[in-house]
Amino acid sequence: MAAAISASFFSPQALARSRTGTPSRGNSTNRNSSKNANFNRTSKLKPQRSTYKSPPEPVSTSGTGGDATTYTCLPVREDFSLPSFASAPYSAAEVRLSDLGAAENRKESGGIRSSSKVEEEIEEVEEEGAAENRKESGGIRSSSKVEEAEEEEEEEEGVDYSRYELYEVGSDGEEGEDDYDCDSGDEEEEEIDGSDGRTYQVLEQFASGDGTLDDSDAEEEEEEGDESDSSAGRSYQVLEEFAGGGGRTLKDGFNLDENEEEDDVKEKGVPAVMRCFDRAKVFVKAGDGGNGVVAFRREKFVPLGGPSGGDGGRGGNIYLEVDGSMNSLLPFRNKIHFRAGRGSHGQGSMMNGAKGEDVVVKVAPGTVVREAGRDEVLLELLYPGQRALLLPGGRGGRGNTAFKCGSNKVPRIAENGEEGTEMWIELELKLVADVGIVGAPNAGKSTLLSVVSAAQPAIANYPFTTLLPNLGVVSFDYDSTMVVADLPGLLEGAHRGFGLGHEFLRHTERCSALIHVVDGSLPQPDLEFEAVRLELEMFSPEIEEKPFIVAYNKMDLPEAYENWPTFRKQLQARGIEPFCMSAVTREGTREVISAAYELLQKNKKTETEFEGRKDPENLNHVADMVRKQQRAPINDFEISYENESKTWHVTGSGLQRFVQMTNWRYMDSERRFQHVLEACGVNKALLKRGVKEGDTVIVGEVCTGYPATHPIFQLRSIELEEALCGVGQMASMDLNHILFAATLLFASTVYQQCDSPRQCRRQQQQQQLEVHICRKHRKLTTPIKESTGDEMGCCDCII
Ligand SMILES: Nc1nc2c(ncn2[C@@H]2O[C@H](COP(=O)(O)OP(=O)(O)OP(=O)(O)O)[C@@H](O)[C@H]2O)c(=O)[nH]1
Ligand SMILES: [Mg+2]
Repeated sequence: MAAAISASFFSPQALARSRTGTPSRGNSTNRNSSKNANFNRTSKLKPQRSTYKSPPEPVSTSGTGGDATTYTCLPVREDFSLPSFASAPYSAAEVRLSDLGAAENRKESGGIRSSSKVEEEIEEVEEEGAAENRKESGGIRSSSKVEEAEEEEEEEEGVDYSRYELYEVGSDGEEGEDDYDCDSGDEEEEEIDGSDGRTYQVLEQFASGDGTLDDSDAEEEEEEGDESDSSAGRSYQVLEEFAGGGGRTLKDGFNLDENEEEDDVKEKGVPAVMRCFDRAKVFVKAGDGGNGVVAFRREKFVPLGGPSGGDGGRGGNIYLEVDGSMNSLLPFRNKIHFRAGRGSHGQGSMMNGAKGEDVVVKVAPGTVVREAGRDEVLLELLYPGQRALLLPGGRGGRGNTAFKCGSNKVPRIAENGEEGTEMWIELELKLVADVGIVGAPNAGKSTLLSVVSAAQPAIANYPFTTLLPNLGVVSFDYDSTMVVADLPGLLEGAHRGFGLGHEFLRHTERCSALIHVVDGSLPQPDLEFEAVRLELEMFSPEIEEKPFIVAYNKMDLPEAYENWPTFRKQLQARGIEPFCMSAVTREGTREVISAAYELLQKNKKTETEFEGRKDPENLNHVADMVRKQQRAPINDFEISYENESKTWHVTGSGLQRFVQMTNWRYMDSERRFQHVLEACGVNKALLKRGVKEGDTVIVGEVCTGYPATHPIFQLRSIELEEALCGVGQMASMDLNHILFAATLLFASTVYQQCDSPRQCRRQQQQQQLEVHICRKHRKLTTPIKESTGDEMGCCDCII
């Protein structure tokens, strides 16, 4: 990346700038001081070079922390041009000695204090009589122990680890880090030998204020490392803990193998705040329906009041709504799970349950919604106030009142509520701006936005000041306004992932026009212009084709002034009429922005097409799709067979839903289940496919995550034999029928629906069903004693 940055047409001074904190829109307090200083210098604007005269050193000092910041172990990174990258992974490497109240230690080179300083500190600790802070065994190490450790550490070459205690990574399971490959197999102690390839962990702990050292985790442990890992070079891990006060724990690991370090950095990638600015992955779940209940009316003088169980309430819906006040998806860093409320269960006296609470997920204007892992766009939410029903809540289960019919006036059956649909969705924000400002880093894009609108983006004299896009509204008069987006700078190779620009280039997709700002103070501004155009083209030809105007900036500087005629001629030769301006003095900015507005007006047509989408688009089509899926017919199923386990899987969303809504606590449910299987043709289909004795039939969706979660009916040979003996007297039943009847009736195990493995175990219920043959109805059935007294009857005997 550093190689790409050092392309000749970027200001070398600007590139030499060191990291200075993480700039962001909201957090500019520290930067402002330096920013303002720069700005003031440049704002005098007699042709001068003051802006570039004093490139800050790319050293270990931090702009925000004064001169007291020192890197303890890590060499200073050279890709200083990406302040945000630098700050996130390496902030942990910084030790602010000023925080420790040890200002005298700042002067020490390499950032690590000498043993004498440690001794002084320890002496101070002892003098302060911080005995209560030093726990003899578990907590605080004694000074003698510290000294021993120091002696050993001094033997380590190159780095002074006088303040650390060493132990091998992996010796303590709690402290072990996955990043460090150290297969310590043997527990035997041996001396630390810095020359071998083993990995050590260096632990440093400070207590706040009094500097008490905690010994609890710092016991020296040495284990024999795996020699095979030594080729990777030694790894050290520094754990520095500042107890008390802020309770900040700094943790840093570094590996002497440079390649591994680079890999590590790559893995960390873009800082979360930037990643989450315009992308989010969110889990949404519609509310489950409430369960129906079995209840009977019992009143004085009404002995047989009949069924009165109410239905469960419908589950809450999930809505997506555009919130005009949001301009990023950052709020989803705090919360990504959205679950609508479940419907209440039904109650007696025919009381239906209440509906579950709806959940409205607010998104920024311009958010595109996809199902996770799929490219297909589900929704595009562009305008404030738009609301889309994403997932409808599950239907409430019916109570026993709903099952009352002429043939069954006393139904002892009720349904479970339907489960609400759940899904992971990916949100992507494409800012809805009319004009996008693009250009190389440090060209003056943010400065332009700040002078033409009320926006106050961070402005500073180093590349990648802008890490996240900024929006500003430019008002010409009451009727004519336009939204302008200032985007992070583009580097050569941005389309391949260099710099930051490509991360946010998609925000220009919705812009109708672009302003290309060129830094005129560079030696060859035309090359910069070409490079950025090329990047736009490489990223997306559509963006490259957008109408644009070129704004040649920094005309107040002599070199820019000198280069302007050449640049202008070159562009005119290509049919482009560039504008020149000085964003700082505001000269020419009005022309630039007016030209952009005119360009916008010309492209009104495109906007009108956009408008077309505003109104009649049905934003509830996702919910309609879900509903359609839920209403899938029950006789639409598939049968598959696993040879190894001799298992038949009957799958289908209608059937699955039916299984899920069956409440297995009621005996009538089983009967109904069997009837439904017969009616929807599962039985016939299974027989046709050749279901055999001993096979297992799983009805419902195949559960991949957990052990069996659906009703399983297994044929057992003994039971079947018994059944066959009994059925022998029933001449009208053919053997296949008996076989399959046995499949369903000799249910040996019923697993209920479950959401998690734990619940699954809890809910496992074994139901041993006895087999009985009803002579009257010539049926295999479960015994039902109550209806027929001592004699066994079948379900039809009840009616
Ligand atoms: N002399 C002079 N300096 C300018 C002008 N416009 C911007 N600058 C300076 O150039 C430096 C960079 O300005 P920014 O507006 O932060 O540049 P940018 O393109 O937004 O940079 P990134 O956000 O890092 O991509 C600042 O120090 C500005 O003060 C100008 O017209 N003349
Ligand atoms: Mg900027």
